[in-house]
Amino acid sequence: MPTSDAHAAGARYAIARLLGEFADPNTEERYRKSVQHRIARHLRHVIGVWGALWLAFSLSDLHYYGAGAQYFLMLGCRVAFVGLLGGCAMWIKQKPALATDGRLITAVTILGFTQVFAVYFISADDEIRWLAALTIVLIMGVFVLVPNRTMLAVGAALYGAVGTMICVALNISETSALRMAVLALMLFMPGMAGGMAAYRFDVVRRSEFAALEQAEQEIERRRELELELRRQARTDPLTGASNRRDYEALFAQERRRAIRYGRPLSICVLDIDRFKYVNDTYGHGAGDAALVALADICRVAMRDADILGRIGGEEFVLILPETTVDDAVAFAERLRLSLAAANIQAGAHNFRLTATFGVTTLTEEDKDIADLILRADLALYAGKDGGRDQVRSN
Ligand SMILES: Nc1nc2c(ncn2[C@@H]2O[C@H](COP(=O)(O)OP(=O)(O)OP(=O)(O)O)[C@@H](O)[C@H]2O)c(=O)[nH]1
Repeated sequence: MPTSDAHAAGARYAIARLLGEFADPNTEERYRKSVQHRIARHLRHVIGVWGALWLAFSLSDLHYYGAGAQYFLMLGCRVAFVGLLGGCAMWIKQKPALATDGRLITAVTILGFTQVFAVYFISADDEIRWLAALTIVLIMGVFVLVPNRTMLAVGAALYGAVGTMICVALNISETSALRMAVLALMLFMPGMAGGMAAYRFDVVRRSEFAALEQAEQEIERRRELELELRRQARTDPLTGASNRRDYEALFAQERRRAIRYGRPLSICVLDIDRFKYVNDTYGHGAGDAALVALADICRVAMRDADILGRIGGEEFVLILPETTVDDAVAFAERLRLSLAAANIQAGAHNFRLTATFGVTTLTEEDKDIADLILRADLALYAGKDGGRDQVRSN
């Protein structure tokens, strides 16, 4: 890979240090698209488990608060939240990009923490200790819930940890600085460990994506190069017409088909008239431009199945499958007129060209295209002798 390409690839796949995501928004978008279905499926499963656990905790509510109004209010909140989770899961199923975007599930997670925080204000010391322990588990869960966007997960985990510290400080009756420090340790440890693991995981997954995409691009580049080399090996670089090896092989195929199905096959050779004069008068570059223009005019006139080959110099051959000699003569006549009418432009020069055409058709004795070219050339020479700019057949 040339150095400038390597630099461009480096910039395209650079990972922003803080976020652990691709710095280039297009690359990040392609990456997220490539993983969105897998992550969305995984997230829906996790949401299902979260919902089930959220409901299951109503058992602990029953244990701590008894079957009173408070319990039923909390049960109602839990059911409403599980309904919200179900809605999210369905939305993510419809729009998997929401899963890799991460903002929706982060918002829902923050809402979940907030619901837990509210419970601190109606709880006694015992329940508060139990709630703080629960929050530690929730903080670890955040990194499973918010895959792919480490910084959003860290934000939600911080919200959970700081909120818990505040709720505990406000609601517990007996506390000390040491106890709060221990609680802080217990809350921030899982957040830090989870954040570091998620960050590494995100970066590794993105590096793998970059390596895979670069490998695919390299394969594609080589495939295109190979196609181009094959094309160059088959064509004349100036006019894009088939070279001798290619038109001989293509003719052999057409000949087999024509003989097997008893179909006509003709060829037409054409040679530009007084081409030496064009070169001598306007220069070799103008001569080259004239050859390119001639090939283009042929391509416009011919059918898709016809083959244009460059025999050499200013002589070309057109292989015309499914064409009788009469039709080939009529085709050559049309081509002759188009060429004569065309205004050839080469730099500052404008000039006109004519050509002489020799037409012949396949016979059973013809083994390869050289046999036909020989015959068509005889007709062409007769045309040159007869004053040029005409079609002859043989
Ligand atoms: N510019 C250019 N000229 C070419 C190329 N190949 C052959 N020629 C020139 O084509 C000219 C052919 O000249 P001649 O064979 O005398 O034929 P002519 O001048 O076309 O005369 P007639 O065929 O008798 O009408 C020569 O000047 C070659 O140098 C090419 O690829 N580019």
